[in-house]
Amino acid sequence: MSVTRHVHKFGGSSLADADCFKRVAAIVQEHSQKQDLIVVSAAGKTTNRLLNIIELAKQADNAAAEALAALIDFQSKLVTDLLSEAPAQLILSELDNEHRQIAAVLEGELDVFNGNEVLSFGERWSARLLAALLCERDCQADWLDSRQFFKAEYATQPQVDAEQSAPLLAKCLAEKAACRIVVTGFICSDSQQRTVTLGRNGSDYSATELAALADAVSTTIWSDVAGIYSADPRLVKEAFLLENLALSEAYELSRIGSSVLHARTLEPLARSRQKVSLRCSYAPASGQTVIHRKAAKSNGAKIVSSVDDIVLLELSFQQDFLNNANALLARLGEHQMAPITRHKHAESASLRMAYTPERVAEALTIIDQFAAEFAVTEVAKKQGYSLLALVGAGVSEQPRQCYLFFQQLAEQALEFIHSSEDKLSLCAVVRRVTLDPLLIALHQQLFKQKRRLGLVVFGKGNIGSQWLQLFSQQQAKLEQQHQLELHLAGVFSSQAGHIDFSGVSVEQWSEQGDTPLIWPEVMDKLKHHPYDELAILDITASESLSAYYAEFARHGFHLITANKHAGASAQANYAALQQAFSDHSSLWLSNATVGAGLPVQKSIQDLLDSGDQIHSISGIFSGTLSWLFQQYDGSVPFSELLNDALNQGLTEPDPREDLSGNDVQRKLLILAREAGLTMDLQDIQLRSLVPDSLAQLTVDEFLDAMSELDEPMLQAYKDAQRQGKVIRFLARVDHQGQAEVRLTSVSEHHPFANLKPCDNVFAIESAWYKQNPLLIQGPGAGREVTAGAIQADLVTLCKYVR
Ligand SMILES: NC(=O)C1=CN([C@@H]2O[C@H](COP(=O)(O)OP(=O)(O)OC[C@H]3O[C@@H](n4cnc5c(N)ncnc54)[C@H](O)[C@@H]3O)[C@@H](O)[C@H]2O)C=CC1
Ligand SMILES: N[C@@H](CC=O)C(=O)O
Repeated sequence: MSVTRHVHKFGGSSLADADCFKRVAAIVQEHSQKQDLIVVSAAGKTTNRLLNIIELAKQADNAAAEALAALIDFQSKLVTDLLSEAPAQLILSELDNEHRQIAAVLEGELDVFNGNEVLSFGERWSARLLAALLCERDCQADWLDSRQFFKAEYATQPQVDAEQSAPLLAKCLAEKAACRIVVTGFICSDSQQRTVTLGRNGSDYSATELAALADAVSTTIWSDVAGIYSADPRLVKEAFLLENLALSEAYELSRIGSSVLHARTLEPLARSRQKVSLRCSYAPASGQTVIHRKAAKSNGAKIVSSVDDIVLLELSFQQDFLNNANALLARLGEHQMAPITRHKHAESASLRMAYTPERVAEALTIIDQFAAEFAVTEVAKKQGYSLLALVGAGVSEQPRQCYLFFQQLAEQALEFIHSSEDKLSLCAVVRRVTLDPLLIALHQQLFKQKRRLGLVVFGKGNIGSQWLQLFSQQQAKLEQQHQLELHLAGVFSSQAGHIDFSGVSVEQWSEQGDTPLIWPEVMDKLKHHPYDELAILDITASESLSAYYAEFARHGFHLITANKHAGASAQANYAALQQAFSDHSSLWLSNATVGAGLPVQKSIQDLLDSGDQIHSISGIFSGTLSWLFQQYDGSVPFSELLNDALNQGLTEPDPREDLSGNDVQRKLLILAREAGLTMDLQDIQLRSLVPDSLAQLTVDEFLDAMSELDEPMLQAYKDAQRQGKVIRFLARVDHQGQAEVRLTSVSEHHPFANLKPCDNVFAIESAWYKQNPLLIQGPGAGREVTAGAIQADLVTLCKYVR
């Protein structure tokens, strides 16, 4: 059986002292599961101290031995502060041996490999101590030296050889007990079993690489910050935490020199299923940023970033400027030395490239190597520049954001502005300035504006018109609560409607602007909407409209639907739609499809999320049929009651959808899928109340002929009455997918027998609600409650969009 693992990584600052270790142990206990992998760095400044010791060892005096003794004291104190007598003694005696071992290495000939061997103790001490501390807290744990499986050859930035490392890791994990395993970060071994460190920013990289090798579903990097902010919160106090960021955007942020995350850390994500979360170990409740692999929405800037110190390399070319400049840029890219941003000046045949000071020397070496091939005649290095950037998918296509960016830079000594080819960033290089005021002003300009959500409504019948009224009453409150602008951007009936992006209110909306509904034209307009986000509200019963959902998802639109067709469509289509909305970070909300406003889907989801197991779901799922059978006592013809239900807006547009059980069958399928079952409509047995003679008629013909229902209904009623029972239209599905929908007689005392007319009742039997099922009961159809359910979905969407 495969194991679902998560990786958690704690850096040195999270393990700086005994209190930090205790905090980390508590996080591991609360936030990880058995068999998760916990990657650790060396505690506090241990790596720097070991590097210093290695340097001191090159001198003849006693300084290295003294520094080493002090470090061993620090580690011993951690052990005695954290562990009880017996386990502490065990580790202290190991530390004693290691002290002698390191001293012996330092006295010998020091090369890069035995230097690395010395460095590796930092991570090994942390891993061993944290595993022991977890065991003391009754959280079974073991530790693992990553040199046993991480294979990499020595280089400035060693790359883990995944092909060699994966089977070694599998073997190591198979040999361990099923418990949390604390793994050393940062260290590997080469083909000769010598120690190699993963170099600059290697610790976070070792965590995501480990997750890729172990096929873990997530990596959480715990550090001293809660995640990625809209700007550096030390410089911009209004900066806010981004809860989600697409991998492409995170990668762009690291590429342009942000220190919050390194490109290397993200590299394993492209070849694994993990998502990465950044969280604060000092304040786990302060939020997090999740970096996911879904397509980024082209909403423009999410982050204002800056690099204080930038060096410009200015290259002149002898001939064929554009081709040579492009070829050289491509070559630099192949060597992972592409500039942060650049500017080609065709008239002067010069190429200007921006680098951080640490990378300039390496870039120059490569440029030197290819100078002759690409006819580079001159290379000038110019210091004293800064970089300001906006990062976010589609930023260079957002006129307002571009305008604000240019406006802020108007007063600066601007060298050049460049938009990355993939439109993920807009970078400006300016003569070096104090960046803080610029950043603050730009951040304020960009993000003070409220986000704008456009709403396009399909279906203004019974429920749609009620919702429009409700929306009009609630709009101001909703905007105020969620700090958003809501715009009614389109209203359509089955034949006609129009789109208007100018901000017309519900009251001002007029059918005068309506034109026939032509889908390609509507879709084309919607694709070019001016809002931050767009939501479609499907308040129809149209199957053909539901066929456009995949396209809505593809364009990143959100969807709120009362229409049940897609939720009850073929399993493959349903799963593909779920995936499409998830891939485009869009919400598909369908609270109104079952039980109108009753919180049925939410309750099922909450039970499952909390660890319950659902055994069955049953009840009365049709407001129309509930109303009909609660009222029906044989005194009034059944068809007369049906007519009343129709006039009250309880029934489906075609009441046979209710009577046939089709509508209930769809609702049962939607709930079964919510509960995790994979099934289709035809898996649900259905006994229709509509005789064949009425099934083929048009709606109007049916309404004229529905008295045909009267006799069989009276018969069913009397049969039940003779046994002291009543008739109810019930639905039921169990955890094995056995499902049926039909008219049944139940005892007069059964909970389903005594409802208020129109009430739905949902009985959920589960591992926790076994003897006494969880009952959700209340009006399950009708204009107000259904419009309210759609509004509740809009509130959920507003929270998300905000
Ligand atoms: N009536 C109720 O209590 C509840 C209804 N629902 C669902 O709400 C939906 C709407 O129900 P009602 O408002 O009662 O129906 P309705 O028939 O009164 O209204 C639906 C409207 O949608 C329009 N329409 C059809 N195809 C369209 C298209 N392609 N584009 C634009 N408009 C289109 C129709 O012309 C009609 O005006 C249905 O799917 C129903 O199952 C859900 C829960 C409760
Ligand atoms: N006709 C349906 C309306 C809601 O889906 C019902 O009565 O339940």
